[in-house]
Amino acid sequence: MASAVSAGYRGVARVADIDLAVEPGDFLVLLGANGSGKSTLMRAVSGQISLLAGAVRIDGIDMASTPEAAKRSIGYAVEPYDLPETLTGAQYLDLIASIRGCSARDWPCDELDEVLQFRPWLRTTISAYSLGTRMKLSIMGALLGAPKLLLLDESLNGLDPLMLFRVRRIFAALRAKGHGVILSTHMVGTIGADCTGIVFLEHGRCRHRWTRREIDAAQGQPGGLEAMVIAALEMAN
Ligand SMILES: Nc1ncnc2c1ncn2[C@@H]1O[C@H](COP(=O)(O)OP(=O)(O)OP(=O)(O)O)[C@@H](O)[C@H]1O
Repeated sequence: MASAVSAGYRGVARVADIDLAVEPGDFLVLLGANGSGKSTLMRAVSGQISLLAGAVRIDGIDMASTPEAAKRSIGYAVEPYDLPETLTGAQYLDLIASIRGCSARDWPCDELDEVLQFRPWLRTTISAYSLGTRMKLSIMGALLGAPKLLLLDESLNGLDPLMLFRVRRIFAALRAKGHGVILSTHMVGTIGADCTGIVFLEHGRCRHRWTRREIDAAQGQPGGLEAMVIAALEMAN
């Protein structure tokens, strides 16, 4: 879906020569330190910034030539502090729904605001939200209209264990129906044992990638997935 992508700001590349493949049902993780280019790559894949090189195709549709059509298949959970501070949660969901052309409650599971214990916050301005509350809203917005590809930019780091479990269960149900998920994170602990690939970014380049087979093999080893990733990070430093 992303081939040899380079992207950045004001003509300066901040990610370069990145390939990403997401098949139906995949859960791809972009792992990297702060400033490694995860958000920039997410913005490039979602068509928010233009590519300096390469191509992005979403569900077979080319982002550069037909961005409107390509974006219809994407649900983008923005970074929590990129949410519009002056809107309430309800207004934000209305805004996303109007862009998507769906209802503000058109989630892939019933009563998502109740499931995520978000209802008390619907009428409150986003500026007053905690990190976890912002993440819930960001995820709820991304899930509107059940898009084929979910892009989650650091969207799980601030959720408490129960909410994290519930969100992961929703993603698993979507993946079982053929939706794809890309999660960016700088926290190895949020990766999740059910991911199907990991791309490790360093200074805007792909430093290493792990396949589904390697991830599955690591689960049976002492320390599991986390030990495998940490060993690679140690080698990189
Ligand atoms: N809007 C912008 N204009 C110019 N440079 C930017 C902009 N956003 C990010 N950058 C630069 O691009 C590089 C990659 O930043 P990016 O936000 O993509 O990294 P990240 O891996 O998402 O970091 P973090 O984990 O801290 O969110 C950094 O050098 C950053 O300073």
